[in-house]
Amino acid sequence: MSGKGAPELSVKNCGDLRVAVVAAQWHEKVMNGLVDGALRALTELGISEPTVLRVPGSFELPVVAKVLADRGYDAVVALGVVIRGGTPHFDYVCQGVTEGLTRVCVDTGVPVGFGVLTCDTEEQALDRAGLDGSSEDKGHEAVTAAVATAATLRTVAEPWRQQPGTDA
Ligand SMILES: Nc1c(NC[C@H](O)[C@H](O)[C@H](O)CO)[nH]c(=O)[nH]c1=O
Ligand SMILES: CC(=O)[C@@H](O)COP(=O)(O)O
Repeated sequence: MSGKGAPELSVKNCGDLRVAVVAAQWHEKVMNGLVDGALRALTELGISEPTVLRVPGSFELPVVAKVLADRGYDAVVALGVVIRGGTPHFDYVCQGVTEGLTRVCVDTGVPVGFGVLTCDTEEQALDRAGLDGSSEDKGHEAVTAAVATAATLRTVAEPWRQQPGTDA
């Protein structure tokens, strides 16, 4: 139990969850770090056969996430890297992918891990890619968040899966 009787957020016993990763192609070095971090998290969580798909760019992430959610996956993880250029295009790509992925998770009830970096420079992106020397591992973080949310939702769908010691 943690704080005022609330159940703990748990990622225990998640190996049977069906998880899919959809990853954009832009900015290969950063993307390789995000995908590796995501796969590392999936292995740590005992999710043995994740589905991993690629799309051209981050703007294409929502449509594949929607289809995966509709196909019955328990969680979807979207990975991308958007780096500002010389025009407002950055803003529209970021807006489109963010609003699109938000619509997917809210409309379908399937958690979508937001592993899309929106950076002003490549250096900022590399620092969040889980590479040697990176400060953060946003791919690993996105998987963990999506799987933990799926695990939480499963307790609602199947109340007998409540954490031991919590009220039903
Ligand atoms: N500039 C970046 C893009 N742009 C491409 C779009 O995501 C999309 O594929 C295109 O507009 C065709 O529909 N994508 C990224 O992932 N990262 C970028 O920095
Ligand atoms: C995020 C983008 O689409 C960006 O990389 C494109 O660069 P530009 O705005 O110079 O066309």
